Amino acid sequence: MDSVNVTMPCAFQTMPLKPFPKQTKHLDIFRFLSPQTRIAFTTRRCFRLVSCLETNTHAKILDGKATAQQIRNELKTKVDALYKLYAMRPGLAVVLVGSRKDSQTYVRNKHRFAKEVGLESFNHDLPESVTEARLLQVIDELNQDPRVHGILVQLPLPAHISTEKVLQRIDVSKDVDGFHAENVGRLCTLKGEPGFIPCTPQGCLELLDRYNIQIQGKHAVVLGRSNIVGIPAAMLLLRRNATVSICHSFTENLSEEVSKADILIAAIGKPEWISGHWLKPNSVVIDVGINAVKDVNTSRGYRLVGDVRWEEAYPRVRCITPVPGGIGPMTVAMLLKNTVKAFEQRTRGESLSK
Ligand SMILES: Nc1nc(=O)c2c([nH]1)NC[C@@H]1CN(c3ccc(C(=O)N[C@@H](CCC(=O)O)C(=O)O)cc3)C=[N+]21
Ligand SMILES: [Mg+2]
Repeated sequence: MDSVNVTMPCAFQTMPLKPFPKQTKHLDIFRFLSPQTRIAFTTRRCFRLVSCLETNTHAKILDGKATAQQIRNELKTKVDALYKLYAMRPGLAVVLVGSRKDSQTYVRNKHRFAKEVGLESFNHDLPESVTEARLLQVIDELNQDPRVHGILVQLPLPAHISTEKVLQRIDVSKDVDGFHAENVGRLCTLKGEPGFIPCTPQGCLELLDRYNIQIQGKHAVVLGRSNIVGIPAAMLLLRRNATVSICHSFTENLSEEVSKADILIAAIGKPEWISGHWLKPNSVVIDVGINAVKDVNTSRGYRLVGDVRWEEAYPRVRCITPVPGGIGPMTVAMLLKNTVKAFEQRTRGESLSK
């Protein structure tokens, strides 16, 4: 009977499915069903297959930690090959001003993972009291240093230093954070190649892609409008043909906006601010927030939580990133990836700087 084929959703016909194993027993049973039952069975099976293909796995937790490890393994292979070719390794310089505990932890992680991947890493620790002029001088030296392919100035900077001035001083071709105006401009110019893309939003998109989550045509809601996360995340989603809303502290009816999101990117930095029941059922939640909350039961005295209330969100959503182990490790992986990209562009003479 042809009726089964006629009513198949077209998605099923165009999907590159692996052929079913030949199970004649199974098909025989199928033959004895009424056309209506066969249609119902087939349709249901199609939808299950399609949703399985869309998510790649049945994974509900988008495992940033494991994915970042996989990316680092891929990068290591690439860096080893580049070393054979050029007898040189990509170099990452990290500039840390002051002695914020959290900044020190992040910077230590960056060096550890840079080493794991085979990058050269250069540490520049400056005292809290450093002058803006001295910091700019350090940046100028790193801009000139041929061993350095990527420069990262850990934020936030002390209040007496102009963050804007410092970030704009970094050579565009070494701006692995993607904060330089030219890289921002390239990202926001929808046609044409982007330069360096900020690491956190790039990590969000990379995670969605590695789990085969469709972005095109979906309603994406970005909570937060920072230069580091919110704005570039919205631009990246727009580039991939999502319909994008950006919400912020002045947004009225926030919960209503959140409830429209097929994909939610939460980057407000407020611990467990977003209630589970705001979320659209079966949506995809990317929780960028890494908030320390006091917890006397831990050895550190605090634990990390996201912007979303995990306990409420988890049963409601299709998939969600954990905190920790979600976007944090992906951010560092993207920093390493950008540094390798900077090296490749430099050695091939494709770099954007004059
Ligand atoms: N110029 C600049 N570029 C940045 O990319 C930048 C910055 N400044 N300043 C601070 C923020 C924050 N950030 C994180 C990166 C990794 C984790 C990370 O790996 N977190 C682990 C947990 C780490 C822990 O246990 O403390 C996780 O989420 O699993 C967190 C935060 C990069 N930032
Ligand atoms: Mg400042």
